[in-house]
Amino acid sequence: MSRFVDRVVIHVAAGSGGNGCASVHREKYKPLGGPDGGDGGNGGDVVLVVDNNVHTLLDFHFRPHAVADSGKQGHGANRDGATGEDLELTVPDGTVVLDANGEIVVDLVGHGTRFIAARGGRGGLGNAALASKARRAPGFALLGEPGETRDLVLELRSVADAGLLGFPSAGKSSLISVLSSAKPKIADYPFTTLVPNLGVVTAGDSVYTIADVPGLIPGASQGKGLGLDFLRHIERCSVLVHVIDCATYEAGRDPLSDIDALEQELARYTPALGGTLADRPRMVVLNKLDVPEARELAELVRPEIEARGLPVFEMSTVTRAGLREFSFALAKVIEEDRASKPTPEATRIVLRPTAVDDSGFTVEHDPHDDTGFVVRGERPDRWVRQTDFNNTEAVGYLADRLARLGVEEALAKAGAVPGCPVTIGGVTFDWEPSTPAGVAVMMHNRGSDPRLENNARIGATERKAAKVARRTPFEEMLDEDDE
Ligand SMILES: Nc1nc2c(ncn2[C@@H]2O[C@H](COP(=O)(O)OP(=O)(O)OP(=O)(O)O)[C@@H](O)[C@H]2O)c(=O)[nH]1
Ligand SMILES: [Mg+2]
Repeated sequence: MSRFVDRVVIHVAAGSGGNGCASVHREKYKPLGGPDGGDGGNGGDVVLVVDNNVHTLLDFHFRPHAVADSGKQGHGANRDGATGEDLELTVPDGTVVLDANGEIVVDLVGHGTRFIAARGGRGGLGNAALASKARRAPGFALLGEPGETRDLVLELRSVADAGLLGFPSAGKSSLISVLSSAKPKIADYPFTTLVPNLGVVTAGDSVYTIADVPGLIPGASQGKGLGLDFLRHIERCSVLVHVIDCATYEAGRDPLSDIDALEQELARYTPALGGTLADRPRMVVLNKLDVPEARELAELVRPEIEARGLPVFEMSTVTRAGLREFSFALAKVIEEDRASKPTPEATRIVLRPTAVDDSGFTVEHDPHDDTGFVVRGERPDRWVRQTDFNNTEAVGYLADRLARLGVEEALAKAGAVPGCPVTIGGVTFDWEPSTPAGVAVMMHNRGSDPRLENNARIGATERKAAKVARRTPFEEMLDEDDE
């Protein structure tokens, strides 16, 4: 038996960004060629893509770990590192993505719909990109950021217009097999169908899909039989069809009590996609009417079912009597439902919602340390991740960035004193303010090379003239790039 897997837990890890490169251009007779370290490449994303040719989540069951390529590091001579390739994972239409807490992250419907499950880390800037007028020869580069990692649950909720419900052996699979070209397993023992079957039905100009789910028995909501798990496959159905076995010899079963029992189980099911199953239009198929006793029973109960407002269809999947009438009636209800809903977009491109505003930060007292402070914010966190703490220049650059954002000022206002521990992005520093609080932050000449500025005995005007004369394309570039 082919295995059908409709719920898996996957672990996705996007690629990390490559580190930027710190390098100085070398050329004969040009000892100070300027910084030429390239940027690191961005890490690849892990992307889920809906593919109509994929029908189960089985692959993920065997390979639950998905890791995208990392970006390569930058090199000298302004060569940027290669970008890590995105990893595309194909999923069936109707895959619902949930986070580790069971909250729905996104519902993937429509061939080609894409969802970035984990975003690749950004590559670090090389020292060429970090150069500015005030910092002409940075002796450091930024680190690439780690890629996102997430645990996600994928659940398949089949996309079908109509769902067939009924007791085991009522003839649901038989019905789908005569309505469509689907060839499900049919047998006279209960729970023949263990996994939902989908079929495509053509009735006149109308084309719709129909899902046959495992048999439902009283107590399914408490886990009896196959339980209610598979009902997720009818959550999207706009019509629910009760398939009733009128030829059963089982004690205590008759069409009316069967309908009641099925309705009771449906009422106990809470669709994860929201809404309820109660408001879906219902139809009743009285099946196996080729059996004479079944026909008599059907005649008997038909008025009562109709009195409940349910349309009744008499059927025999063996002789195919009643088949055409039912398939056209079902088409009519489905078409009406489609007309009442906004036309679904064929392909929706779903992207992960990004943070609305990443510019802010907060300063709080450290709950674990009376004298300490914690700074939280998207940008400060990122800057810390990008910093190579073995490089004092890189640490100085971080301090400048934080000061410019106003972190120093905010710390001073919050009562931080020099030397107190400050935690940002999981790293704790001894706070050494580089500026007195409240004073506008000036750019520091970090990363400047003393030889570039050895101009002590030259006056300002001479210096300017000399500079214009010496102007190289490299410096022009820096001027444009100035922060
Ligand atoms: N006489 C008669 N037998 C039928 C008819 N439809 C189905 N059957 C028989 O009923 C039995 C069960 O049919 P299935 O289609 O497997 O029933 P099911 O509802 O899918 O059953 P589960 O998958 O176990 O829930 C089979 O032996 C079929 O041949 C019918 O119209 N007339
Ligand atoms: Mg079946």
